[in-house]
Amino acid sequence: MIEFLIGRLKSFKFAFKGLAWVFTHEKNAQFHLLATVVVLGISYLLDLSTFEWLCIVIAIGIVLLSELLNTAIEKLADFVSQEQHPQIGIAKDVAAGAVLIATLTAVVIGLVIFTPKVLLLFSKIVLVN
Ligand SMILES: Nc1ncnc2c1ncn2[C@@H]1O[C@H](COP(=O)(O)OP(=O)(O)OP(=O)(O)O)[C@@H](O)[C@H]1O
Repeated sequence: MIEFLIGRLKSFKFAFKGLAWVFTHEKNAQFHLLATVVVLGISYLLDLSTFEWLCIVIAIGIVLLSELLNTAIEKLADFVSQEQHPQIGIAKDVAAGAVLIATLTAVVIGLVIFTPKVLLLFSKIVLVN
């Protein structure tokens, strides 16, 4: 049992090491992390419902997940072949496509949740003035 727990702790350590590496080395991941902080801040200010919070957390999760998997595939591809190869190109393009799909999904979720709230906020500001 103790050995199992130590094994799990080590896995967490490696996972955090991977996260720390990606967010200190990869510009795209840093951008997505910044976007995550901004979206969480806006969500807090706009006082979202539980369901809206869940949608935002899932949207953020799929973007960060796809970014991490994309980076892992890029690193493996670069290790397998430094040469130009059509199959490496396809693997990298497909991985980048996954990030694009995740990002577009998150943008749609963000627009659906934030647009009515922002419009309401503006209309209140206009009415007050
Ligand atoms: N070894 C290769 N063989 C064939 N095509 C490649 C190869 N490496 C990269 N490419 C092509 O160039 C594109 C960009 O690859 P690259 O590894 O520079 O990704 P990137 O998105 O610019 O990564 P980064 O996260 O470092 O900015 C790939 O999507 C692929 O189309």
